[in-house]
Amino acid sequence: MPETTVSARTRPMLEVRNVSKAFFQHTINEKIALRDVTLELEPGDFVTVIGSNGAGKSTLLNVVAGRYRPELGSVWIDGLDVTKHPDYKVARYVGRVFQDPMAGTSPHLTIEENLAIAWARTRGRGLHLGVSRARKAEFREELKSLELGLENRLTARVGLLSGGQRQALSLVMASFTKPRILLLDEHTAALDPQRAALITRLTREMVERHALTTLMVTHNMEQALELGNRLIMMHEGRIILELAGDDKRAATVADLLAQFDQIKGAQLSDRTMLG
Ligand SMILES: Nc1ncnc2c1ncn2[C@@H]1O[C@H](COP(=O)(O)OP(=O)(O)OP(=O)(O)O)[C@@H](O)[C@H]1O
Repeated sequence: MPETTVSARTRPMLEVRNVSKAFFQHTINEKIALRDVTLELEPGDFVTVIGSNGAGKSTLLNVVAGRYRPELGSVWIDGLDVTKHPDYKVARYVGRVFQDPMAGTSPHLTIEENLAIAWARTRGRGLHLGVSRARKAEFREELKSLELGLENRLTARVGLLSGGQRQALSLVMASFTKPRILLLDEHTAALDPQRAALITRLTREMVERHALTTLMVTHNMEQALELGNRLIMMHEGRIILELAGDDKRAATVADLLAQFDQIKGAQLSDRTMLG
């Protein structure tokens, strides 16, 4: 390939190339979770992922995070082939927020200790709970942006926070270190509507503030349309629809349901599960 062609193209931040992943392979219980999935995220892309139950959405995130190794295909983060890296190594490049607000934080440690762990993780450093004055100021600044008053509670144990506050802290922990990829795994699904709206707003602000490349799984189609610049729909291990730019901006939930029906000739039960 000529030199100019290579340099003219920006390097994707995330490349999932022809990935297939099965569970209980070659047994009677074999489940194919991903079938030849290819997806590229340019730096700053924010892709929302929707799909029916068992479509492969969480598996896709787990493959990117290095938790599952695909049988076929490869995963590249910022030009680095991480397909065979264990998850603790991939964690250096990836921030992740889970559905369970209790999953991303340590309840017995303080807010600043939790933030210190997140900071050390992305730098491949050992665990140091000691926090320098400069770092403390950085933590305070980050927490201030949440407008939840957590910046005044740096030495409070995280177990004392509400579910919404803990999820907001998880979001800060996953974002402020500016990971190459931010993975959001139904991170508002376990919250009541008011707290879910707060975390949705904070997600948008945090992603913009740190210019993060983001992949977000959600069951909430309105949220999938509201956030991000691209949307993909999965079904039975495949990406069956992709929307971007004006098409995504103009789309409604009814459009998504109609497209799902049209593409898959789906049964009513599938259609219900998509919501
Ligand atoms: N650890 C696992 N062991 C066995 N099968 C699994 C495992 N994880 C996922 N699967 C199977 O792989 C398929 C895809 O699952 P996945 O959790 O990725 O779907 P999903 O789109 O995230 O679904 P949901 O919306 O219900 O969370 C399903 O058939 C599921 O049962």
